[in-house]
Amino acid sequence: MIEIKKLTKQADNKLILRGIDLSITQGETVAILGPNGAGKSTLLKVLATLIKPTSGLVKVNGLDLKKDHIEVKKMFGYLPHSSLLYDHYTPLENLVFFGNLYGVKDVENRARKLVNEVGLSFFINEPVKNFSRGMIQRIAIARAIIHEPKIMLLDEPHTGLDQGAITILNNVVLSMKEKGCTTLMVTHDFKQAAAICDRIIIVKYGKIADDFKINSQSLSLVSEKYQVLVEGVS
Ligand SMILES: Nc1ncnc2c1ncn2[C@@H]1O[C@H](COP(=O)(O)OP(=O)(O)OP(=O)(O)O)[C@@H](O)[C@H]1O
Repeated sequence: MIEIKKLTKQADNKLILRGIDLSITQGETVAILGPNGAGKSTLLKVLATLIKPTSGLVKVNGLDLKKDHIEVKKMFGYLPHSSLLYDHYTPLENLVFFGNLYGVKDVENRARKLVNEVGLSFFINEPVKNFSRGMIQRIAIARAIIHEPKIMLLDEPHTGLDQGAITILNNVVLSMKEKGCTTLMVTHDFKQAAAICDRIIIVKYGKIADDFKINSQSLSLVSEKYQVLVEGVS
């Protein structure tokens, strides 16, 4: 599904990604862990076609990210740190707006369904500017999947969410997985990574330091590996 070979990214004379080799199969839910500044968000931004790689190859469903970036972009649903929502628009207006950009059919119904799925039906006609950080994050998640992407790129999606919203987000990821969606999720939240992901990648100094499969019982394994690799504890 996603093939990354010898990927590098340089900015301001700084080598942020130093040769990433990674292969991800369809339907995998992959957590990307690593210390601050390791290059995790940069990796997601390259995949989301927001920034260009310096060198290397990225193929998505057989398409070349460089040559076919318009087609590739449609396959991704990207949730960045900022919500990308329009403050003065309601959830419904925001989702309809973004859905139309992607040519989503029956967009209003799809938008209403998603607002319901993220538990904000009661606020569907309130401007987003009145929302709390967690409420905005819920709508931002709905925005990222309005066009039913094949791959979700989520940058610290659990940040600022209360327990109920975490459950909603995890259910969204798991139900997208059931439909065959692949997810790459940058996170500092080991607990949520262990709860919903089936593979962990640890990025350190712009390289992959570890890559292993997990299940829902693996929280202690994830913490141990991270401590040894990133914090030097053994
Ligand atoms: N456009 C840029 N120009 C120069 N340096 C950059 C640029 N973008 C990112 N960097 C630097 O590259 C490094 C990696 O940044 P990135 O945001 O990918 O890290 P991260 O692993 O996501 O960190 P965090 O966990 O803190 O979010 C950081 O040192 C950052 O300052």
